[in-house]
Amino acid sequence: MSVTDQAFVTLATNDLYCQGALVVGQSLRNHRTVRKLVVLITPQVSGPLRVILSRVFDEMIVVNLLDSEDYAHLTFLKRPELGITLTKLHCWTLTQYSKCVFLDADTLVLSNIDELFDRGEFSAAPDPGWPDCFNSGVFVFRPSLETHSRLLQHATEHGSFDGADQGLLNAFFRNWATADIHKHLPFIYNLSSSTVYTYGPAFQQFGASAKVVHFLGPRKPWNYTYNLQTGSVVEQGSGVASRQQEPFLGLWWSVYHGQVLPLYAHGPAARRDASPGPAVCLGGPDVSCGNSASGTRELCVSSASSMEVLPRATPALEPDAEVGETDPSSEDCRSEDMVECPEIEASAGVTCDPQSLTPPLVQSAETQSISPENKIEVGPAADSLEPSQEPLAEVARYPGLQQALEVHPV
Ligand SMILES: O=c1ccn([C@@H]2O[C@H](COP(=O)(O)OP(=O)(O)O[C@H]3O[C@H](CO)[C@@H](O)[C@H](O)[C@H]3O)[C@@H](O)[C@H]2O)c(=O)[nH]1
Ligand SMILES: [Mn+2]
Repeated sequence: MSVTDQAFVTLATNDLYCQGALVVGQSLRNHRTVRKLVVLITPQVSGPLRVILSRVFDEMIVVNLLDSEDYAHLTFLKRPELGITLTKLHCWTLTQYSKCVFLDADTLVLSNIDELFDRGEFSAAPDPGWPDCFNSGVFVFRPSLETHSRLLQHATEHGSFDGADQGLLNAFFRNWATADIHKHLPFIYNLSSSTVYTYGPAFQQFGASAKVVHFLGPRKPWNYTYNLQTGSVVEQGSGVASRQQEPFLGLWWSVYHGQVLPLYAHGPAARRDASPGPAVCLGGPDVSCGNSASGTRELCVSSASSMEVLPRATPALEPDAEVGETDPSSEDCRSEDMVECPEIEASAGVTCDPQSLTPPLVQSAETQSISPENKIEVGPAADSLEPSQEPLAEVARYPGLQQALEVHPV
């Protein structure tokens, strides 16, 4: 029984964060949410990624801070560093929903969390760095244009003590820490993957009940390389991922590899006649190629699965160059087994060359401002997916979690 007036919401301002958003959406579907899935994107997100997002999310809404008619833009023109912050605040404009749960694009849902909709605004979990502040990677809110404009006004008048949304939201909802314990979400709804280091015994005691893991901080799951054979995750440039983080990274990658990458292999984003875009390749030595030196984005996956083999516009890099560098620790890793995220420029506001990425089919998905009319309905994406199920047994069982629990803190 679906609940149509409540939604999970995430945000991606560029193609790289879209990889995370896709995993967030897919992980919610894996655990049979009955709420709608919404992704906020900015104009920098390329056409092909919009097509892929539309296969997971019910609604994709383009928010554009650069629209001259956007009052946020007019107010904040001189505060460019708050751009991404403001983008997150736009979730309050989703007034077609009575209640929403925001999830950062660097989170991974480990079980059904629809019970979060029983909470009121503003509910969030403590930040591991300063527990009297909440972390703004997971929060329950009630869309309201009035709240939205009050938030923007607060930002204009007071700025943000950390220069980003978390500082602003903590200042705005400043009685969160004391007013109502029901608005303190348990930490298991926003488990920082790095917390494993800082309080190992607590993780050992409670880690198995984690419901949402959050890869907060500068290193995101898509910065790692995944070994298909061993299921291990390798940090680019510096060997294996920490043992404590690895199970969660492995879960992220199992969703990404098993369910998100196949979405690239079907439909318009991967049409044979499309202009060069993300291509999913299969097997052979052309692995770990996603290097964008040529200007062409390619997503090359070596896998035993039956993905469509697509022609590539430019030759892939020789595999040994990258694999050798990124995996100094495991000599027995064969390059064919390594998978990386597509190489996409990560900087906010600067993403892929739309000319090379956007196939004609999706060029009509033009950028728009934030008013409700600008919503792009992309349904029935969800309905066209396979019926929700637990497709990855290992995700359901948390295979690595046990291993993590056996690891003692350093
Ligand atoms: O270039 C970017 C950067 C961020 N985001 C979105 O904004 C979120 C927050 O950024 P993130 O890199 O996840 O920040 P964290 O490492 O999680 O850092 C903390 O600090 C941020 C700034 O206050 C908060 O937004 C986070 O919730 C908080 O966990 C992401 O998940 C995305 O949804 C983008 O779409 N593009
Ligand atoms: Mn985050």
